[in-house]
Amino acid sequence: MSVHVVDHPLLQHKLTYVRSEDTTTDNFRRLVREIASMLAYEVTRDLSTEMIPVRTPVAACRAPVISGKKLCLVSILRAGNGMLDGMIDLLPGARVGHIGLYRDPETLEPVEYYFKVPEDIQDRLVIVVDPMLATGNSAIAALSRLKEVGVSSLKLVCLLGSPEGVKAVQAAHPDVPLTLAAVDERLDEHGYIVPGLGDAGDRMFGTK
Ligand SMILES: O=P(O)(O)OC[C@H]1O[C@H](OP(=O)(O)OP(=O)(O)O)[C@H](O)[C@@H]1O
Ligand SMILES: O=c1cc[nH]c(=O)[nH]1
Ligand SMILES: [Mg+2]
Repeated sequence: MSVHVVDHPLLQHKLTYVRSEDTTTDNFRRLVREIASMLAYEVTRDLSTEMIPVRTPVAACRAPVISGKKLCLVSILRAGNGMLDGMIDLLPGARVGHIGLYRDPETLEPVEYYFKVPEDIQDRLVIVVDPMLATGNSAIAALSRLKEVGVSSLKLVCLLGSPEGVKAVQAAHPDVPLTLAAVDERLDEHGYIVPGLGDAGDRMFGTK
């Protein structure tokens, strides 16, 4: 599995303010959305194109358009939804699926409470989005669930990962490329990413 950390200075600048505990809910949302657009740009870098005929006001020519499988974004609820709008800004025609997972605070195992994806998802390139890759258990469960319903082309996009989470996803899903903005130092004893940004869902929706 390939791991791509997007080290663009603009993105890293925004990520610093996402991390800061002084960042307000509205700025947190805006920054995550902006970073998600940048990650969407990177994760679609290898999409195939085909040449079509176009007539400009000056001349006829052939120019590229996206070809190949259509896209589907899948958000891991709740926090994944904070990245969806930024991804859709760049990919306005993409279909969207949702997988509801929460992490049991004792076992750190994901519990599924919702699953709704487009009927033709098997025919699409599926990009799974979740800001946090901590133990990796949630992402691994989401990717497994999508494979169970027949999806064969998958990518995973996160904001922050831990070394442990990256390793776990690589081991469980070696076929799924991972794009993220940073891999942090470690997990703490509660399974939180250090230094991380805290609880992404709570910061996104102001629930704590
Ligand atoms: O890699 P893991 O150890 O599985 O942790 C990461 C998961 O934890 C967070 O979700 P959470 O369970 O807090 O749900 P929420 O988005 O509803 O807050 C986050 O958005 C990931 O889905
Ligand atoms: O650091 C973490 C780990 C899991 N979920 C979060 O939202 N943050
Ligand atoms: Mg949470």
